[in-house]
Amino acid sequence: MKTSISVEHVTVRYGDVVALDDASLEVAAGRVTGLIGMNGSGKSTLFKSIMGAVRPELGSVLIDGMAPAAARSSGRVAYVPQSEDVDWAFPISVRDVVMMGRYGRLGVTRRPRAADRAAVEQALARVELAELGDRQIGALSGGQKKRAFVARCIAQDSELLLLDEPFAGVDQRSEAMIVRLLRELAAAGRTVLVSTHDLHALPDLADEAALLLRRVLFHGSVEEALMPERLAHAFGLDARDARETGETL
Ligand SMILES: Nc1ncnc2c1ncn2[C@@H]1O[C@H](COP(=O)(O)OP(=O)(O)OP(=O)(O)O)[C@@H](O)[C@H]1O
Repeated sequence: MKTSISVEHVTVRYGDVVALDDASLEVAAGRVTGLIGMNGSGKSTLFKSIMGAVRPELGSVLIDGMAPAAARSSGRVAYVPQSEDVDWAFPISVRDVVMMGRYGRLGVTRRPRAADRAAVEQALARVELAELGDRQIGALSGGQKKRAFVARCIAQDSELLLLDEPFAGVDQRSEAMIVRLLRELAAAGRTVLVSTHDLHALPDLADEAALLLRRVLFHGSVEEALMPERLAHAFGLDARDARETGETL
């Protein structure tokens, strides 16, 4: 199987806090991989390492053999941020957010061409937001906001998609739509890495799962990842609590 992201023995520290400690993960193309871990387990830091936004103190990250910054500037990496990391008051329309996915392709004039506009309209249609394209991004529901960012990824047409907690504050219909789109993108050969607390969504969403607690404790089938003993270890619970966590999350 083709490996798309290779995280090798990565350690990231913020001052005294060790966010990742010798984390290693191989993420395959053509599959959806779920990244599971409790608050503060290092999921966002792992994404930032893959995007080249934080530099590991030790270890390395390669994307199709390229350094993260180079992969990102070549447009290979699309990212759906956590909602907290977005300035929803920014005066930008939904359509223009999706057009941002095309920026890497626009020439020096930065002027969208017909093909860029068509890609944006197609992406909006795929997430069923065609009618809301003119709306300010902050004037959407939680689920619609996420769908707008997924549309930005679709418009970007990148090999690699990273989604940080795409289901937080999202209605069921939007969640089901995002799951379906991610599976379609993986089936078309894209690499999809999704962090989520939503263990219930995992069997439908992901082909495989990795459990993170500063390092990758387990990476394999979703079924095995959801075994109570494994969840207990990752979430710092005893196995019975972990079973309940799996049932209630
Ligand atoms: N900029 C920062 N400065 C200092 N510490 C940080 C910084 N960013 C993250 N941390 C710390 O690093 C650890 C890992 O954080 P990270 O955001 O990667 O976890 P996470 O798994 O994404 O958490 P959550 O599920 O709550 O989003 C946490 O202890 C966090 O407090």
